[in-house]
Amino acid sequence: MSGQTGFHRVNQAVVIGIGLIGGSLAWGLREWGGVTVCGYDASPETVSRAQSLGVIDYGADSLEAAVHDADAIFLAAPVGVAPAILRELSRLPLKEDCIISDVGSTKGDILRTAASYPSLSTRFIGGHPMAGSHQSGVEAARPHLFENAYYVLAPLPGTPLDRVRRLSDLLERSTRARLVIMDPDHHDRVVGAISHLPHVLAAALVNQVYGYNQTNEWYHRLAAGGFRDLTRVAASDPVMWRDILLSNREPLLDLLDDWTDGMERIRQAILAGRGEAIEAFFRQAKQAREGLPERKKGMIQPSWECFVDLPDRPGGIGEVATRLGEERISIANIGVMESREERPGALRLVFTDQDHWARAKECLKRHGYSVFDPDTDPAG
Ligand SMILES: NC(=O)c1ccc[n+]([C@@H]2O[C@H](COP(=O)([O-])OP(=O)(O)OC[C@H]3O[C@@H](n4cnc5c(N)ncnc54)[C@H](O)[C@@H]3O)[C@@H](O)[C@H]2O)c1
Ligand SMILES: O=C(O)C(=O)C[C@]1(C(=O)O)C=C[C@@H](O)C=C1
Repeated sequence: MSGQTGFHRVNQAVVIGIGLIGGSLAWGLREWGGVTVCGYDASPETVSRAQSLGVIDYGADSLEAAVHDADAIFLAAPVGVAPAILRELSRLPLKEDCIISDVGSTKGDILRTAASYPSLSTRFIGGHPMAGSHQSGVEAARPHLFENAYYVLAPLPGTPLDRVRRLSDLLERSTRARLVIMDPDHHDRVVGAISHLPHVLAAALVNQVYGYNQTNEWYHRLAAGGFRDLTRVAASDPVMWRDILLSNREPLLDLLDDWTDGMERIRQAILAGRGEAIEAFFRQAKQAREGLPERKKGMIQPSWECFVDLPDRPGGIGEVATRLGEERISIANIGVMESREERPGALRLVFTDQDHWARAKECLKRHGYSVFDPDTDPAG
């Protein structure tokens, strides 16, 4: 996407909660985003440490002082405290164009909370960088933590397009991540399966083995590469994961039911000595694991793009994102084709692969949008 326009430039950002993720984001905003970053944290020692590490430009000792001059505010405290911070923000005077975003691992809850405050509902755009670590705290922060990772943005349906673009531009430059727009509930189901459920399973496995080890220490002594690889994330922060599970309750309950069913199927196969079923179980997993997309730095992705004619009005981008989200189609990038005067308000949508691109075009046409495909329309 293009750079920021002069009038709405983000000069001043605030990061609330300067731990692993907030610290990494703050550092990138300073280093690559050209933004002055103020840090606020519940722990004053963390603010001092962040300043001495060069993660933030300066610290604030109250939320009100921190956000007063901000063009962008990022919530990076645990998911469980984010609603209370939003409530405080809803009562504070903010700059007219100030954007608020977050980095929380769940999106449905926080967007519903933001939507309930009229003063926040058109400024809040949910965010979630899909990179992290089992470590916590500002000492573990790195400016390049999110490089080449996906970074999900989840706007509310009424969010003005200009605000989403401004945030997306800033984050793309500051994190070098790959920005995607996604429906919040879709995000929570997908991330529940690939992040939240695996954290539960890793912790359960470690706890199970810990129980055996209480009476026989050979369990821990013999724990080798497989056990360690599989359970690295069990060393993650318990408070953060408590909050995530409570915030993504419904999808996780469904996922745990599916997990229990899957375990029962493999249990039955072992019980009945059905070798071919056990082999098929591992064969499918091997193929799927080897087929996971690679995450190489600097990898050039093919561009699957199309354009949608759209009046530039509040809510337009949210409607498109919602239509696509309803059909589980993710947008990899979004922008406005300002130079194509014959098509005012055309949205440029980029998808990660051919399947999402083809389904998106079909979905948008079905909902009455005029879709233009540069590969098949020579006028472009
Ligand atoms: N750790 C990961 O891998 C990862 C990845 C992506 C997103 N996230 C999300 O990022 C957020 C932060 O996670 P983290 O790993 O950086 O945690 P962290 O523990 O490293 O940092 C959290 C920081 O928030 C501060 N804090 C707590 N309550 C606060 C409050 N009321 N006001 C201000 N500051 C407060 C803490 O003092 C701490 O410095 C969470 O919402 C998490 O879901 C984490
Ligand atoms: O790498 C890790 O340790 C992580 O747990 C990172 C991880 C993940 O599950 O992949 C954890 C939580 C997030 O919200 C996003 C990323």
